[in-house]
Amino acid sequence: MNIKDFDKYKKAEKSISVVTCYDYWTATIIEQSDIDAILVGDSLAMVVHGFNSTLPADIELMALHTAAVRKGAPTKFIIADMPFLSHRKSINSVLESAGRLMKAGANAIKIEGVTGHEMTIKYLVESGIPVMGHLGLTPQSFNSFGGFKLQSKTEEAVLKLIEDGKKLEELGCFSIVLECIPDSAGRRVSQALNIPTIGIGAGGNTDGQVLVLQDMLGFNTGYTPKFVRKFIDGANLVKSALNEYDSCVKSGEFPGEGESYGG
Ligand SMILES: Nc1nc(=O)c2c([nH]1)NC[C@@H]1CN(c3ccc(C(=O)N[C@@H](CCC(=O)O)C(=O)O)cc3)CN21
Ligand SMILES: CC(C)C(=O)C(=O)O
Ligand SMILES: [Mg+2]
Repeated sequence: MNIKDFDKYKKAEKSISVVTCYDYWTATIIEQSDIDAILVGDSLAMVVHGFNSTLPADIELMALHTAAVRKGAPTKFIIADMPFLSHRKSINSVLESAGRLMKAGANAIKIEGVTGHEMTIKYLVESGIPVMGHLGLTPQSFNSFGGFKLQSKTEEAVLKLIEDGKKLEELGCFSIVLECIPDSAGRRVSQALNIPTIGIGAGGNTDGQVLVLQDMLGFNTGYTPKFVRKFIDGANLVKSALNEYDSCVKSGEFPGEGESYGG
């Protein structure tokens, strides 16, 4: 899909499927799938690098992983996360950072929140950089939220969420991620906006869904949020293959004739 398809899908009431991806070999598999778009999320700090929040991700890391994903998925629409604080600096610095992600192969960048960086979003959009918004649970603010908590639980908070969504639409965002909010809040924001919403833990009435790839493939053996569905039991499949390899090595069954050069 390309950026124009986001609007088309919403008008046609066709759901948009997004997964995260951080590396080359995984990207080659997604490239061959029906998935609509890829998010190089700053969740890679947690999922790939083992940190307990997304804050350690910086622009260097995001650009490196974005380049790897682009090489593996040459035709997919790729969105790259602007890491913690990178969009809260001088406009020159923000342009430099966003430019690095675009040059690494992103088609768009994603920025958490809106208050205080309205003009930054507008300037990026005017500079030819498509911007995706991100509201609800914005993990870069987990210290302010007191953890990865469900957001928009009161009517007042839902009204603020709708207002922020409209603001992002006016500033020129082409789509917005809604994370970890009640179903009704996800539905109401999606109905109030013309641009498509992509939900993660935002119920079934957003215009699309995004999941962390390792969560939906069952490779996350730690804590997984309630909104995750494991479409395969990846960790156990890989564990079985590893144990089979181990046993074949130890029994001498591997390598066989066809896996050796003879002579
Ligand atoms: N592997 C992974 N998957 C993700 O979806 C993800 C990350 N990492 N890292 C960045 C953020 C953090 N995310 C999270 C993490 C935890 C919850 C969580 O524990 N949610 C509670 C809600 C508790 C409440 O306030 O009621 C839950 O029970 O699901 C939600 C989103 C989503 N993102
Ligand atoms: C969870 C998604 C929306 C994200 O921002 C990430 O993976 O970093
Ligand atoms: Mg993120």
